[in-house]
Amino acid sequence: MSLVVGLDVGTQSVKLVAYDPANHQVVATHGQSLQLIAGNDGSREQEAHWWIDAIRHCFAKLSPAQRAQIVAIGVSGQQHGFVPVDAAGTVLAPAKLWCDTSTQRECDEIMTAAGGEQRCVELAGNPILVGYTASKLPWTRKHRPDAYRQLASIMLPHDYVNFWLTGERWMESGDASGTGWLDVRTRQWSSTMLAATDTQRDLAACLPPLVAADANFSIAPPIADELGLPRHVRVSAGGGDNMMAAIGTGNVVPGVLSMSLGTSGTLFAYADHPVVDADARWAAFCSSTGGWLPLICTMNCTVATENVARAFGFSTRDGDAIMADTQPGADGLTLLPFFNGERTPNLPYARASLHGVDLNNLTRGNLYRAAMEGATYALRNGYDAWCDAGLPFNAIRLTGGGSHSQAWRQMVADVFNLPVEVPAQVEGAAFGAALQALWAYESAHQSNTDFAAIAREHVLLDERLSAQPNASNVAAYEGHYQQFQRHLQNATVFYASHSTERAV
Ligand SMILES: Nc1ncnc2c1ncn2[C@@H]1O[C@H](COP(=O)(O)OP(=O)(O)O)[C@@H](O)[C@H]1O
Ligand SMILES: O=C(CO)[C@@H](O)[C@H](O)COP(=O)(O)O
Repeated sequence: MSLVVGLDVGTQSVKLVAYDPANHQVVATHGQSLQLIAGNDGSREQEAHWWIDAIRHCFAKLSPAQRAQIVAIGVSGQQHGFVPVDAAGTVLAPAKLWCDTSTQRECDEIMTAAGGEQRCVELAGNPILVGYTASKLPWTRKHRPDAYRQLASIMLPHDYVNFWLTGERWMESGDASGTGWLDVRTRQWSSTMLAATDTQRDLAACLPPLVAADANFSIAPPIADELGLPRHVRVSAGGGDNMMAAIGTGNVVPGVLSMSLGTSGTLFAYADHPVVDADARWAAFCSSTGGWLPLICTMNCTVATENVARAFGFSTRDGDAIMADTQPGADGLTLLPFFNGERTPNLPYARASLHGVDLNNLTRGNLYRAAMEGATYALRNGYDAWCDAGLPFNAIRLTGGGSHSQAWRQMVADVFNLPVEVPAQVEGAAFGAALQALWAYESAHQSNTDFAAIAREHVLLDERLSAQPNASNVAAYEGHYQQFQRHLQNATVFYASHSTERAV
């Protein structure tokens, strides 16, 4: 038996999935939680070595016999993180993450230097939004001058893990498109965007070479020995966690819509051509399978449910029971869940706000429901832009931690008025990474390996977890969603007048 392994370096944990493709069986899943360094300025950082330590722990939980059967590894990672590395391969500072909102000033500076937001979209397909990698570079120049001076390579989280595994530096287009520097139409760096980010040095020299999606590399012998793996293990190109979750949910052909309910909330759909919006209402990313992956990302998804659960001292795993007696609309409560600013809608300086409190509705069940509804409405708000642009879908494939909740699965079906399907492998990003590893491994051993065929064969749905829209809930949510939209419009006006400093 041969095993392929998918690793997902998420925001809250590292997950490992060991998959036996011949028998269509996941033989092991292990996880190790991660800490977060959070600052009042909106900064969100992690130490890169925490990811490596967590990966070591995950491999150690596999039996020696399982480790001996591994033939390929694929790495998925939270997107956009900035890992500054020196010429010797040493990490120079904590990684600023996708959810770090402390760099809006630097986003504005880059866009001004490039000729404005519209010009950025023309050059690269995307504006420079807070959270994307680009603004973290000038922030580092200002706030961590020593790290900036010694900087030799810019890596994304999954690139750094690949570098540790193989000793080689590379990037692939899926995650690279989340830097803000890649022209997603041509899959080449935009020299204008790079120059607008830094006039003092040639950033292109700091970016590892771009490789094709089916590239694969040898594991470094000392790392294979340390982890107890065969020295012939191959490491695939890897990708951003949403790109990998696209694979893990079978989203490798046009027409499928996936949603991930993790720390972030995301919606994405494979396309065989670049899907750029002139008004930048969505992220125009590449996929990690050679195509494109238009994506909507909210920064506050399980951030919202976690925050409320923590305040009331329960676990989100018990959330369904706690909200069991509540109704769609949370008895009039509406939560705008922008706890640390937001990217979609673009409100980097926002904070969360609660509306509609009366003398009776302020219960933990209603508040938890309002958090889940607010997180879901924020995604629906992004989805509406796709519908306006004529990109309709007829089902949603759900993944990420929130998909464990039956209440949330039903809420998604009702708020979007679409059937919800859940893949049997709920760790969509880690499983997708394992399938990419399988693809790369098979490509190296036989010709004409068809990725769509791999997804068709290995991505199975768990019918027991499906949810169908319920007509009366759909109507109730529609009215409440319109209420959410009105509060959102007011928040947009409010934060537009507080655009240069954090509103309190
Ligand atoms: N049964 C559940 N109900 C609601 N939320 C859940 C449940 N199980 C897990 N979660 C949420 O899933 C989140 C983790 O999701 P995950 O996709 O692993 O995140 P990330 O990839 O961002 O680290 C946690 O915030 C947790 O609250
Ligand atoms: O910024 C984005 C996508 O553009 C996020 O989706 C990150 O990729 C983090 O993902 P999770 O840790 O929530 O899975």
